[in-house]
Amino acid sequence: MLSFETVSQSRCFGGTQFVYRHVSRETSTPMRLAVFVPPQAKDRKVPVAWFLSGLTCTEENFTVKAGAQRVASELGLMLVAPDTSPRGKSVPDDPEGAYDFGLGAGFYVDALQEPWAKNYRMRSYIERELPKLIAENLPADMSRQGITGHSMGGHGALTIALRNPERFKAVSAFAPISSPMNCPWGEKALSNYIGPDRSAWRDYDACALIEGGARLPDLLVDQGTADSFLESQLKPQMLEEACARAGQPLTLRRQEGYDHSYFFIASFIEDHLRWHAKRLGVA
Ligand SMILES: N[C@@H](CCC(=O)N[C@@H](CS)C(=O)NCC(=O)O)C(=O)O
Repeated sequence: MLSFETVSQSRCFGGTQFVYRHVSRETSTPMRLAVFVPPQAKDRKVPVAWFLSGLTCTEENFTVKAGAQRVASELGLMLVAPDTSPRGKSVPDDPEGAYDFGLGAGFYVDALQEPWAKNYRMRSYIERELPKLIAENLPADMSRQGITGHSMGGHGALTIALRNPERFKAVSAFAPISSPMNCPWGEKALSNYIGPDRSAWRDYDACALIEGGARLPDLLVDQGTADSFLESQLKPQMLEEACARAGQPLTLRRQEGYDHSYFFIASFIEDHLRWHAKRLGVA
């Protein structure tokens, strides 16, 4: 059995905040992830809330900035925050070192193009490899999982859930990239990782998946109105229109004056965790 190596562990709200490292078969690299194990896990397996982070992030940003542990401890939720890309000297990066592609910008896809295809396998990492490792190594009730994320990670949460509706009982997002096929961040990532055939991009676009018939019981999305990426990259109206056309239930909350930062996430993470807990059968 492959196992996690503990990088650090700290007592937090009666539970424990861990950082783990393990060797990933999918990315062919060591990977780090942060896991908060709530106090309830002493007695029983606990439901799991995944948080997928955005561009430039590691497992650390959410863990140290969102302030999610207090509510997760109260609700008995395990929080899993993976890294956003493979890393290491042998892993190719954006040729110009740009922040929006390559390291810190895996976009939760399985790359098909060289030189990315060997390591950039974040879709299979999150969909297959990591859940298996979590189930084997931690007191997690894998029959009760929810997923959320921010920006690129919001796109990741929505698309992974839409492709795997049986796995997730609760889905939400903070300022997600609504349609990577229709914004500069997404077009750059998908053309490089997947290639020029835009029909192959649809699996990685929440709006296209909904248009193609994918459905979830409901969705919660928060979006700050003072987010500097709102018009150019995130385009929540595209998700709103796709959901309305398809009859996909969506609660989209435009949060007045909030920007794209973790101050926005910290302000609404409690609402999201309570949304998840309710759907994961937490009393
Ligand atoms: N201002 C950033 C743009 C990237 C960005 O805003 N990243 C968001 C996710 S898309 C984030 O969470 N950044 C890390 C943080 O705020 O801790 C940069 O130019 O590096």
